[in-house]
Amino acid sequence: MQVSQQDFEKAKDQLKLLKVDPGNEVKLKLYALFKQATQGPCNTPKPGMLDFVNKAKWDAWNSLGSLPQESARQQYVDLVSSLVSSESSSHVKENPPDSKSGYETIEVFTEDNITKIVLNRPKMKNAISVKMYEEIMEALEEAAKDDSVITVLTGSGDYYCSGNDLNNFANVSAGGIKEMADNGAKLLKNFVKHFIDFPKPLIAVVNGPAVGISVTVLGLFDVVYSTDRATFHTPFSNLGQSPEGCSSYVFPKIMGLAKATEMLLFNKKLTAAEACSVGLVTEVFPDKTFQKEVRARLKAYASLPRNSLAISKQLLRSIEKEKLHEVNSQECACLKERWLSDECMNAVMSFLKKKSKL
Ligand SMILES: CCCCCCCCCCC/C=C/C(=O)SCCNC(=O)CCNC(=O)[C@H](O)C(C)(C)COP(=O)(O)OP(=O)(O)OC[C@H]1O[C@@H](n2cnc3c(N)ncnc32)[C@H](O)[C@@H]1OP(=O)(O)O
Repeated sequence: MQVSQQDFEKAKDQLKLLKVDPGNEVKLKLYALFKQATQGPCNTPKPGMLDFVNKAKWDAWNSLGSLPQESARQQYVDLVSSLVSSESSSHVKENPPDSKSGYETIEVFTEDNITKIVLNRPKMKNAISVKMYEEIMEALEEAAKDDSVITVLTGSGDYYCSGNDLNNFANVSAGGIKEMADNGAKLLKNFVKHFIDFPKPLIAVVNGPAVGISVTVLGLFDVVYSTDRATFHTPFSNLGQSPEGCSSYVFPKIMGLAKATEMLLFNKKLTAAEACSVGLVTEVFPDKTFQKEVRARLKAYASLPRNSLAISKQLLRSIEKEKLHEVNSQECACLKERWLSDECMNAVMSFLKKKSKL
């Protein structure tokens, strides 16, 4: 049976209502099918090498060859329909109704004087999208003001966090790559500022592997508990980037210059035991008993007097604050330049290309 124009228009509208980002690969496929359905085979000039987003789109459309418009329409409608049904069946798991404040990418609970912020994009290994950066900042602001005594950050699923969502670099704004780099640097500076200034004890419960910015900001936490299954990886050079999260200052202070260099320049991935021995992690627990043992610790800490803890944290941290803000500014300025470099663009393009099998 032929798909009608009405079905096609309906699929277009349904797509706009999806709450979960279907990922780069699917978005490229949808783009290609839409173009093929509405304009026929790709006949526009191929974009330049550095215009990697438009080039990926062009490649996707071009790969459909001479697929008839009617078949493209049918495939577009089928793909949207499968996305809609998979979202409605996974919706309960991804965003349960008792989630505190209707966040999309995180969940926030307060119980027993503990505010727990859970990174909640398990299918993407909790990669931090722009939306997630914004929601984490909002949740930290709320946690700073609420009645809780301590705040906890953890991940859902098998990963703690896979760092910056590299798709953040795929959506180049109308202002182009330079504007994206400016906006990215502002976002990053503000994100890290929230950790530097957080007024209550902040505890990371590292439930699995951690990558990139989720590792660097650990130096700004007060306590870091980790499962023995976790690893700690900051592959900045592999990505043509440079350290952030104040790690260029805090890591050498914690672990000494040589160990920091192995991590931040040479991409050395640490086991949980190694991260503990260099002082990045406070204590490691067997994966089997991790949640139970950590819960008991957190409950005990959260029963201590709130103001005393906050004041003591201030005393421990205030001497360094100004320096940390300065380091944060410098790191972001440096990254802004890195994001415009061929080294970085090629590395990100290579990751996104591998994802998109089109
Ligand atoms: C407005 C301006 C916007 C700019 C915003 C800038 C914001 C500031 C940036 C701050 C600087 C931060 C730096 C970093 O964090 S560097 C580290 C970046 N992270 C990575 O390089 C990790 C990339 N991912 C991987 O290497 C692997 O996915 C991983 C080892 C983490 C897991 O491998 P595994 O084989 O177990 O699982 P999959 O690869 O199959 O993963 C499942 C799906 O999730 C996708 N995924 C995972 N991590 C990321 C990521 N970081 N970015 C994008 N996508 C990610 C993965 O591709 C799979 O997707 P598909 O199922 O669609 O294939």
